[in-house]
Amino acid sequence: ADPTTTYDYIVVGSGPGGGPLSAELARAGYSTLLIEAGTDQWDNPTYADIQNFNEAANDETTRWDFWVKHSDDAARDLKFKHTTWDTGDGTFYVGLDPPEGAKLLGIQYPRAAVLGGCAMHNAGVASLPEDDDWNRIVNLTGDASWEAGKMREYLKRIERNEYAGVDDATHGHDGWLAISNTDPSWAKNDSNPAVKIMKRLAQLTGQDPSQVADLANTDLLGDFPNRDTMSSFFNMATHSDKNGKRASPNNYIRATLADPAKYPLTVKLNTLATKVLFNTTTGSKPRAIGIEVMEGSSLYRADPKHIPGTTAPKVHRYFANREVILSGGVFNTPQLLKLSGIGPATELQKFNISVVVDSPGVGEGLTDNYEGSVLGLGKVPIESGLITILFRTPNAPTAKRNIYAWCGAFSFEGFWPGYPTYYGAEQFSCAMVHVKPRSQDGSVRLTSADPQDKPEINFRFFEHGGDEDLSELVSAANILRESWQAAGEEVLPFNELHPCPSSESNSTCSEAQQAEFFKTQAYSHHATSSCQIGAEGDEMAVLDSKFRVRGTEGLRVVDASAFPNVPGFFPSVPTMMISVKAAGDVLAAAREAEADADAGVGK
Ligand SMILES: Cc1cc2nc3c(=O)[nH]c(=O)nc-3n(C[C@H](O)[C@H](O)[C@H](O)COP(=O)(O)OP(=O)(O)OC[C@H]3O[C@@H](n4cnc5c(N)ncnc54)[C@H](O)[C@@H]3O)c2cc1C
Repeated sequence: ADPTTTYDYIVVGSGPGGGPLSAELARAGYSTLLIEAGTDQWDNPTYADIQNFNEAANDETTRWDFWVKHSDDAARDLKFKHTTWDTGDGTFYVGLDPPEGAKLLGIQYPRAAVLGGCAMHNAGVASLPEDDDWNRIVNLTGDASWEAGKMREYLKRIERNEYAGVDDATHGHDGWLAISNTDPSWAKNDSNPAVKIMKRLAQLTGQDPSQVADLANTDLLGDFPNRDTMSSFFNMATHSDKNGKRASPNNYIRATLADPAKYPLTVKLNTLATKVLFNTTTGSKPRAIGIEVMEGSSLYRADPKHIPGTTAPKVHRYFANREVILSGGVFNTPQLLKLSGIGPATELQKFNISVVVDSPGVGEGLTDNYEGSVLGLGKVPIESGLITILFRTPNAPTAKRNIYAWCGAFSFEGFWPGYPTYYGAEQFSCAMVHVKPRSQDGSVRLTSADPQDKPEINFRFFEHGGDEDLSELVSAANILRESWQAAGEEVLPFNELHPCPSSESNSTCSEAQQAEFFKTQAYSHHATSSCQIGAEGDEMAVLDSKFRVRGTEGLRVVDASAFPNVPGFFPSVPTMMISVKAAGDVLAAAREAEADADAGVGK
C-alpha cells in the first residue's frame, strides 16, 4: 500500500474527542492520519492565552457559525433577543427588529475548526461528570469499564495538575493537560460587596458563611464521597497552566508530532472529510476502509471565510488498514455518518444517499444543559473575583446539585456575533448552567447531500419536562438574586436587567414571567449525544460501549456526540477522558487481531 495514502488508522477531527486518541494511537506505534478541517493556532495569543476566550470564539480565523433553532416554534425562537440576521451587506443584525430585507440566520452556536477543536476557543472550564453519568453507561451496556472509579484513572492519565500537591493521588501530575485554578484570596476581604454576597449565598445554600474564603478553595475536580450532592463554593479549575496558557489536545498532538521517528502521526490541516468509504462486498457487515476528503481552506459553509460560488475541489481518498474513527463533534459527526450512508433510511433516501446501515439514532437525541443568567447593575462599580458555586435548588428532582453558577463583574448572555455586551463597570451577573435537562429531543439533520453544506440543528429545548426544568432555573435565579441584597448600601439597589427588570415593579415579576424569560432566552454551549452509546437492541443507540458504530466494522465515533447524556456541567475534560479510553479499546482490538493472525485464526 502507498504509505502516503494508506495508514493503520484515520481519525477525523482533532478536538477533545479525536486529538488525544490520534496521539495515543501513534504513540502505540501505529501509523495514524489525523484529518482536521481547520488550521493550527497554538502560537496565536487569541487562542494561546485563555483569558482571550471571548475574542477566540468571535475570531473568523477559526469560527464555524452554526445557526440553530431552539424549538419548532418559530415565533418562540424569534423572541430570543440575540437572534441573528444577515443584512445582505456583509454585516449581521442581532436583535428583535431586523432591518427591511434582512435574512433570518437563527441563533448562533459557535464551533472552532482548528487543531484542538473547541478546546482551543472555549473558556476552559474543567469539571467532571457526576459518578452516575459514568455508571449509567455501565447500566445501559453492561460494560463495567465505565464505572466512575475507573473513569477517574483517565483524568489522572491526561492531567498535569498545577494546584493539588504532588502527593494528591486523586489527581494526575505528569499528563499533557495542564489544569490550574484561580486565586480565591480576594474572598478574605469581608468588606468587599461580592464577599457579602457570598456570605448570604452560603446561608441560602446550607454552607457556613464564616468559612467562605476556605470554601472558595474547594477542589472542583476533587474526589470525595459526597462530591455530587455537596452544595459548595469551589475554586474554578480551567484547562490552562498557572501562567494562563491554554492547554488542550493541541499540546498532545504537537508533542507527538515533535518526534516523527518514534511516533508515526500525520496531520492534514485544511482538509474536510466528506465521506467514509466502505467495503460492502466481503464480510458480514460493511467495513470502513477509508475516507474521502476535499483539500483546501474554508471549504465548509459554516466558515465565514468561505467564498460562495467557488467550485468544490476534487476529492482525494485515504485508506485505513485497521479503522476509521470519526471525531468531528456533535454536529459534524452525524452529518458525516449520514453522508456516508449511515443514518435514518428515510432521511438518506430523501437526498438520494445510498443506505449502508439504517440507523435511526444518528443525529437524534441531541441535548444540552440549559444556561441563563441574572444580570444587573450596581450603583457603583463592583470589584469581585469569581464566585463559583454548585448548589441544589429546593425543587431539584434528586439529592444532587442541579446548578453550577459563577458570579462576578461580567456579563454573559449566550452567543451572537460580537458577544458579550459590556454594560459598564457596574455590571454584575450570575451565569448558570442547569444540568440534566429532561428533554433530549434535539436533532442534527441533513439539508442536502453536499458535504460543504451545514446541517439543520434544532435543540428542541424544554420539549419534555420543560415546566419542571424552568421552575428549577427560576428557583436558582431567586436564590442568586436574594444573595445580591446583602451587597451593602454602597452598591444597592441593583438595577436588574433580567430576568426581573427593575424598571418593572417587582410584584409584576412573577415566577411565570421569569419562566417565560428562561424559556425564550436560555442558551447553551455543551451539546452532546447526537450519536449515542446505548443498550444493545435499542435502535436509537448508534454506538456500543466500545464506541463502535453498530451495523459496521472498522468504524467508531469518539467525541461529545457519543455521551448518552451531557456529562455533568461542562463536557470538554470528560470528552478528553473518553478519547483516551477509546484509544485503549482500539488498541485492545488491534492486539486481539494481531494475536488471531499469529494463531492463524481465519486461515
Ligand atoms: C464558545 C464555547 C465555549 C465553551 N466553553 C467550555 C468550557 O469552558 N468548558 C467545557 O468543558 N466545555 C466548553 N465548551 C464545550 C467543549 O469545548 C466541547 O464540548 C468540546 O470541544 C467537544 O469536543 P469534540 O471533540 O466533540 O468536538 P470539537 O471540539 O467540535 O472538535 C471537532 C473537530 O473536528 C473538526 N471537524 C469537524 N468536521 C470535520 C470534517 N468533516 N473534516 C475534518 N475535520 C472536521 C473541527 O474542525 C474540530 O476541530 C465550549 C464550547 C463553545 C462553543
